[in-house]
Amino acid sequence: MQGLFITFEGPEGAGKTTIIQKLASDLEKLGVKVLLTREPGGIQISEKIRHVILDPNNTEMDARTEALLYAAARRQHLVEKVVPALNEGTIVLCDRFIDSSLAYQGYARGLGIEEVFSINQFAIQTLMPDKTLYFDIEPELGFERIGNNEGREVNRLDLENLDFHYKVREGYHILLEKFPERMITIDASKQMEQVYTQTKEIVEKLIGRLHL
Ligand SMILES: Nc1ncnc2c1ncn2[C@@H]1O[C@H](COP(=O)(O)OP(=O)(O)OP(=O)(O)O)[C@@H](O)[C@H]1O
Ligand SMILES: Cc1cn([C@H]2C[C@H](O)[C@@H](COP(=O)(O)O)O2)c(=O)[nH]c1=O
Repeated sequence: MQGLFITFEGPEGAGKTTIIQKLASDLEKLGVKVLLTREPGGIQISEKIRHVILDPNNTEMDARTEALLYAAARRQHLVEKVVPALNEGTIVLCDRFIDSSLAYQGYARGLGIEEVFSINQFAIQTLMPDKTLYFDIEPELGFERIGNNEGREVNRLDLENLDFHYKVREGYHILLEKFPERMITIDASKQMEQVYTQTKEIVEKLIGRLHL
């Protein structure tokens, strides 16, 4: 049986990573076969590309180079990790995917959502997520949360100004209108427990449908 490909998106500090780590662990306890992974990264080659893209010292990186590197990391991660897991019937929970490229590089960087979608089509062929949970948050609140998390490394994208991060959020809102069937919004400004409960309910329903 084919698994389910669920992606988690949102601006910086929305809480995606925290929530999906707990979700993966709780689903595993219920006996669900789960793969928790992330973009850019998830496998050795893509983690190396991540390091290049997110290194705060790489201040000269061209926007198209950035978009192509994300797409390259995505391609390798899909082929090496995501597709084999889906073919084994695994529930794949992925921290960011193509919508990050559309919101960050396509909209906020100004390369164009359609243009960035088109280079990503080369990378992903036809493999889009079954569902995408979008964690919506005001950038200021996201950064306030990040500021409280001392262990988190500061990456090159974090260093963009607040206007850029507002554009990222606006970009996601455009994507919600473009992909209403696939994308669901979660109000990530709420308390962690509430955000978690809502996320878990949605994911359990999706898994339930798969096993009908
Ligand atoms: N609902 C919440 N309320 C308050 N704090 C939260 C909430 N969710 C997560 N946090 C805290 O906010 C910080 C950022 O969370 P997390 O790293 O999960 O966000 P993220 O969406 O993965 O961010 P990024 O994409 O920028 O890495 C963490 O310190 C986490 O404990
Ligand atoms: C996949 C992807 C990511 N980004 C940006 C978004 C974040 O600023 C970083 C990833 O860091 P995180 O702590 O793991 O969230 O990269 C992007 O701009 N485009 C993409 O396709």
